Amino acid sequence: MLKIYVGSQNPTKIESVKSVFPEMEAIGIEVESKVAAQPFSDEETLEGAINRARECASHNKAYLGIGLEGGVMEIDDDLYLCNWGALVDNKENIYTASGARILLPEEIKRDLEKGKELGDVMDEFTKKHDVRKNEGAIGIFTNGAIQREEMFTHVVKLLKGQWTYNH
Ligand SMILES: O=P(O)(O)OP(=O)(O)OP(=O)(O)OC[C@H]1O[C@@H](n2cnc3c(O)ncnc32)[C@H](O)[C@@H]1O
Ligand SMILES: [Mg+2]
Repeated sequence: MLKIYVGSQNPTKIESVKSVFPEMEAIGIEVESKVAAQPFSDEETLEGAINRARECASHNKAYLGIGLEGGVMEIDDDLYLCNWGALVDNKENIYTASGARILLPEEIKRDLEKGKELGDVMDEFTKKHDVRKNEGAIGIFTNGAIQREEMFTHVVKLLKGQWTYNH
């Protein structure tokens, strides 16, 4: 089976790749995003996704590398949740796509501006444990309509589609 490396140990990210690439063996590995733990713009979030995908693709036996990165970005005075994905193939072609975005509540924005990470803020806010590995902020603030894994699944479908189009 061809191996696809995913630059994360977060189950929402690994499961999304498994569901879109059932014909490959998806393996989660720890890599560096080389951006802040909490990216604060589209550019920085995308850069993190590409860095993760590149490192995965350079991994021994990797057929494809995928990086998925969560962040936030500002429009005027509003803060939106944003997510980016990158796929790097064994010829070093890079494909990129982003996920759905939602407006974050004012109190979440205030906490992030103090330098906290969204994952920690969400656990405090919901009094739950590991929201980031489960429904995610997107699941909480859409009342479960779209969960983090489904949002990443959409991003990975966009990546696979672009890659197969060019392949
Ligand atoms: O182990 P990794 O792959 O790093 O997974 P992560 O959950 O930390 O996810 P990211 O680094 O991609 O996201 C950057 C930060 O934003 C947080 N985050 C992003 N989207 C989130 C969501 O939907 N729900 C909760 N936290 C989220 C995340 O916990 C981090 O603090
Ligand atoms: Mg992280």
